[in-house]
Amino acid sequence: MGLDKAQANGSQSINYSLNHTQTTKSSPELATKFEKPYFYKKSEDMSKANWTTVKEYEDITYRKSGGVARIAFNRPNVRNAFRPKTVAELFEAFLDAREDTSIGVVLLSAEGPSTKDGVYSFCSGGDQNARGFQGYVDEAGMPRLNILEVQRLIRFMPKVVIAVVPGWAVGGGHSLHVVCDLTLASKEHAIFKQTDADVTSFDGGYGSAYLAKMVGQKRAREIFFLGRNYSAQEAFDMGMVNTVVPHEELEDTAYQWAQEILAKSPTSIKMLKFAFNLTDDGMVGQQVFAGEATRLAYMTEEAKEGRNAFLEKRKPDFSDIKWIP
Ligand SMILES: CC(C)(COP(=O)(O)OP(=O)(O)OC[C@H]1O[C@@H](n2cnc3c(N)ncnc32)[C@H](O)[C@@H]1OP(=O)(O)O)[C@@H](O)C(=O)NCCC(=O)NCCSC(=O)c1cc(O)c2ccccc2c1O
Repeated sequence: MGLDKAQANGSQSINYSLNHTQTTKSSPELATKFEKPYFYKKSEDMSKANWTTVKEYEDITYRKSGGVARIAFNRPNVRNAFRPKTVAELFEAFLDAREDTSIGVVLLSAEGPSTKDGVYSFCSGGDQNARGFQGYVDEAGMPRLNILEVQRLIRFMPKVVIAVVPGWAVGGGHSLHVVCDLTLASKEHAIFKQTDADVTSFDGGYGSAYLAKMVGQKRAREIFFLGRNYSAQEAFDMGMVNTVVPHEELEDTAYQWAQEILAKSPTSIKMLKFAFNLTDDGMVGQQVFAGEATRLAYMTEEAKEGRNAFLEKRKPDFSDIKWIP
């Protein structure tokens, strides 16, 4: 959306172009072709969600409202265990949320309770019925462990992902809440538990090593080695939950947290997320952070001059650019 249109309909727009006062040395043609700034339409202020279904899925629900995407597990009768179909649907929805420039926050939540026994769950990890000899077997018979790709999508997307935990968060479901940026938990029903060591599984990445950064080595080892149940309050006390919320208020609270985040500078939020990730993600963390720094550098006058000089087959002239200390 261009500025004129954004102003005309009253919405706020942010111009990411830097250094407007400097003049560019580029030809008018190049300026027209390349120098249109990218406008990010900020979400409208909405204190209550007004969800619109994005797409109907079998194993998840996917909705959007006011700059927030809500992706929710929808297999409550098996404690929201994920099978390969669930993971494929999650991946598609997260990808859509990542690409949608009107979305700044994603809620990973769950439908429920179970119609069998009324129990609430966030996710109980990999569906043990779908587990074959080499992984979780999809409809084509291929064994897969693709939930790790969903974890990476959550980790590296330039948006805040909030785990909204209404009940059991177990095994690979526990790992998912760990990899999310924030976790909100139901006071009455959330239970955190790691069963990996009961079912010969081991999430050796974010689910364990990153958890240890959060709760400390001794606690993380206890969680995995003993596989006990922890209440929302205990998880909060350990540092792996941001807030404990009365069950009835959980979804509204998550939406309000999302709206608070959406009122912040998108660039700051994105750079902060990648900065928090950087030290734990090694060279990939550096790559992701540096990629965004490169985007910011592309918005400067000197970047325009470098590009234009190449396209105009001349030497770049950086003489006007200050060596700012
Ligand atoms: C989650 C529970 C602790 C809940 O206990 P509760 O007593 O409340 O409920 P039930 O046990 O009676 O369950 C009700 C109903 O749901 C079915 N169910 C629950 N969980 C699963 C599941 N994960 N898979 C399939 N089905 C499930 C259960 O069978 C009941 O069905 P009925 O027909 O009898 O009504 C408890 O349910 C529990 O412990 N669940 C299993 C948790 C678990 O071990 N998950 C797998 C961990 S490993 C994992 O998730 C994982 C996946 C990956 O893809 C990885 C990839 C790469 C690395 C690591 C990975 C990884 O660790």
